[in-house]
Amino acid sequence: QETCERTKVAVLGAGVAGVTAAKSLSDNGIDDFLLVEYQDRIGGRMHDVGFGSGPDGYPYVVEAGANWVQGTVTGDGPENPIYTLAKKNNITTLFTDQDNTTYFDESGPANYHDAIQEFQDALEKVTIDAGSLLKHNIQDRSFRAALRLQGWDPAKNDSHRQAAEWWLFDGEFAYTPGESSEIFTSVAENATFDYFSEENLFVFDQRGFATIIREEAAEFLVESDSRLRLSTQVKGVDYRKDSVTVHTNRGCIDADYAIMTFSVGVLQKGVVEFAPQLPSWKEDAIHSFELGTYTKIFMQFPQAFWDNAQYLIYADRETRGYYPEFQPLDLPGVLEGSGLMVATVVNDQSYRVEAQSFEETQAEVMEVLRSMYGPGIPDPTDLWYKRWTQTPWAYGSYSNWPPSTSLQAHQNLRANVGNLFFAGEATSQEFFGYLQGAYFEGKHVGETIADCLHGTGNCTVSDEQQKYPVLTGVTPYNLYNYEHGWFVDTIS
Ligand SMILES: Cc1cc2nc3c(=O)[nH]c(=O)nc-3n(C[C@H](O)[C@H](O)[C@H](O)COP(=O)(O)OP(=O)(O)OC[C@H]3O[C@@H](n4cnc5c(N)ncnc54)[C@H](O)[C@@H]3O)c2cc1C
Repeated sequence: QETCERTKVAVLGAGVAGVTAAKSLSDNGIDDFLLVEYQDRIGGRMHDVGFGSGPDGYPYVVEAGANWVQGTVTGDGPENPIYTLAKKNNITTLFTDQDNTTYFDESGPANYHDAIQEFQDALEKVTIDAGSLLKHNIQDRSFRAALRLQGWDPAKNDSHRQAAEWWLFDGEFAYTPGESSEIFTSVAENATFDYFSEENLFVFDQRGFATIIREEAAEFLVESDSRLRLSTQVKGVDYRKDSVTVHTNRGCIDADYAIMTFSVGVLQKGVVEFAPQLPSWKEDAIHSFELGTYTKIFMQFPQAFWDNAQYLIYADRETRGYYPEFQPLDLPGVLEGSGLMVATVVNDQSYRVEAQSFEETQAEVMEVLRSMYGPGIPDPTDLWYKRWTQTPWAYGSYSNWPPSTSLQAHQNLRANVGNLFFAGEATSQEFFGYLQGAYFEGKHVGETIADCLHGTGNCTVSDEQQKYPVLTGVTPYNLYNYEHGWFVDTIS
């Protein structure tokens, strides 16, 4: 019989949710915890990396993972906690201006601004319709169906409209409208961009965006803190009513509670063996939500050859989503003189691109860029991207709700099993996919467990999170409440 190390709370994963959970334990007087992390760093899907070479010979720091503060604050209104942390750490950002865009197709510069406007109008109408479905307890449907109902139904070969749709939808949610929920995509959009603000801030800080979470960790961890267990892989979790045992490649941990923050992709791949097997309502929930992929292809060119625009959007005649978005980083006031540019693909194109070599991808990207800027532009001196679909600690980028799901189905993703709790961007009802989702969920679960540890009485029973072993398809409007993880009033 193996002797396990003892702690009160095992926090599994040191991304935004895990670090925030541990910090809220610490803030609430619980210092006996272990923070267990697969990688040799904290931050998770906040992932700054060195790329290319700068004037002093050192690489630039670029963001392979989260890159924007999405939603800031309006007036004296509620402030996005990620924005609060970005301000606290003086993170360098560029105000994203989607109007500062140049449009292209296979024959060079093109004008499809009308298509963009048309799609924006349709989006607005869908959001209103979604609110009405939710309030009247009506079955969810696909975002595609909702768009058609509002008169947006571009032909497959209408590459301009397809590009407009890709840019404003797939480029944000990493799935097509057909693969996304009308109600909950609208909720995510509303929560982040109406409740906080429409502002997006693009981070290009040379300390890396994850500075914000490293600094959060530094507030409760001392240097070389023995409670932080980097390079430690969780292989199994045994859960019970009153305790949890975590099995890692470096031994086991007995804890009163554990907080699981791994991505939905990691949970779906069966990397962690649960004992007993997870109940079917939990298994169903894990497999019912999707993890989208957003792939950023970083390139360094000998010099900038592009328009001084924040975005260059390309409409491919044949394939929707084929290298549709380019973001120059070498712009006045940004990484000037760097020659850096990012191309983005998502979803099916991510799987395709991530499965091929950098050389193959470079040949494809350059063919597109030459159709935009002519044959004379140079090849990049460097090209790199992170293969999110193949990354064993993530298996994708951020989560998405498929059509015809319900708040109850999602509540099952959040709900605890015995003393094993779940938190992360995907468990957030309103801010799933975003950093603030991971933050809110981590903070909430840390506070809940601190309460349990301080409390008298049988906390695991009295504080058990709601779950729905039987799903009826629609969640009554009155259940959109705090107990169901509906923290802020985002339905107007
Ligand atoms: C390419 C990309 C672009 C994005 N863009 C944005 C953006 O612009 N704005 C925004 O708000 N959000 C963005 N996101 C989403 C945002 O990054 C996530 O929502 C957030 O970082 C998730 O935090 P988390 O703590 O829930 O999960 P994670 O960051 O995944 O944390 C989980 C941790 O668990 C660890 N782990 C996994 N498996 C194991 C194991 N077996 N054993 C031990 N540890 C394990 C992981 O290494 C990781 O550190 C983006 C994400 C990606 C990938």
